[in-house]
Amino acid sequence: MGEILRETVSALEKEESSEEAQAQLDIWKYIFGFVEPAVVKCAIELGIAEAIENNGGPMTLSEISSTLGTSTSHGYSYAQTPLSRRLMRNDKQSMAALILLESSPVMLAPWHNLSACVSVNSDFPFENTHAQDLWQYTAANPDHSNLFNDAMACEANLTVPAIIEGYSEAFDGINSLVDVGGGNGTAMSIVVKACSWIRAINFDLQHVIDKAPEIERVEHVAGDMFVQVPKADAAFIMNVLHDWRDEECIQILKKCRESIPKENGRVIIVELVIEEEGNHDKLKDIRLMFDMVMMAHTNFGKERTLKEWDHVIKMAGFSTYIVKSIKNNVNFVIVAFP
Ligand SMILES: C[S@@+](CC[C@H](N)C(=O)[O-])C[C@H]1O[C@@H](n2cnc3c(N)ncnc32)[C@H](O)[C@@H]1O
Repeated sequence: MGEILRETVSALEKEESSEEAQAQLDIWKYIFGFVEPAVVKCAIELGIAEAIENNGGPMTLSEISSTLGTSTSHGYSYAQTPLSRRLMRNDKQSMAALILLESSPVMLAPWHNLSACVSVNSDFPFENTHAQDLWQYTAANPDHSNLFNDAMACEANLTVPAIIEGYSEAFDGINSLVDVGGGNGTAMSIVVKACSWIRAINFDLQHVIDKAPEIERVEHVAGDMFVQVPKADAAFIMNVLHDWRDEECIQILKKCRESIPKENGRVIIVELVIEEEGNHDKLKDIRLMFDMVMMAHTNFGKERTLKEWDHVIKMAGFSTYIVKSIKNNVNFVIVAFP
């Protein structure tokens, strides 16, 4: 009896001490959690992945440093990998601008005010930090606006080809398509290349349209989606609704519905869907992080569960909708019909 008791106590002690050790390890990760993104940002700024790509094969550290004009020397060789390729600024799979945006002082500063937004007198971390909301700030700061639009273009480059590959039916029977809050027009440039019969409108705020590059078969139109959306056979709206609260989403979706034909019209919504219990994939944690990002960077934005999407879509007057996941992508496609 005495033996069993002693063994149970020591097993408990072991469990407690391993929990203690794990806790300490976790805290160290919180303390230095910023180091990895900071080092990756540094690698992008130095252009390490571009140097290896231009070399056409693996490089030793001293070769890299002499190419980049930095000082260091070791014997290892470094080759391009799927990860490092995503750190090049001009690759189709590039995620560099997303890293540069999220690690920029402008986007990091509001995180220091995160607790304010959940306190009793809830406050907005971004607006509190910069005295303007994100859209006012980008309108007034062209450099940050360019960084923001480049980052959004990265996401469009990852997501839109995956939609075309996995769910091209979304674009069936459409001759004209308006991208609402389309940024610099990257999404529509991909759509018109893949679907040569489609004529596209890229619709966004004046300061964004002013800087958008010319794209064949894409017309840039400036305006306010809360007032009016240009007419087309279908509307496309990607990563825009998550910036707004339900009432605003309903208002935007109503404007989209008014811009498309009642018969055969559709709104193609590309957004995250937060999985409810028991329906998790490997991107679940990333989607939850996006929800936190919305908290830090927008006043009322949030990621939504399917139940929450159902509410805003129905309140905006749509009769039915279809939801499709996109392979290896954080986003989903929700096609809503009037
Ligand atoms: C998160 S970005 C998404 C950009 C693009 N759809 C993408 O996914 O790459 C949101 C976009 O909404 C635009 N936007 C914000 N308020 C708007 C308004 N009132 N009318 C039109 N566009 C607006 C912003 O300028 C920005 O380009």
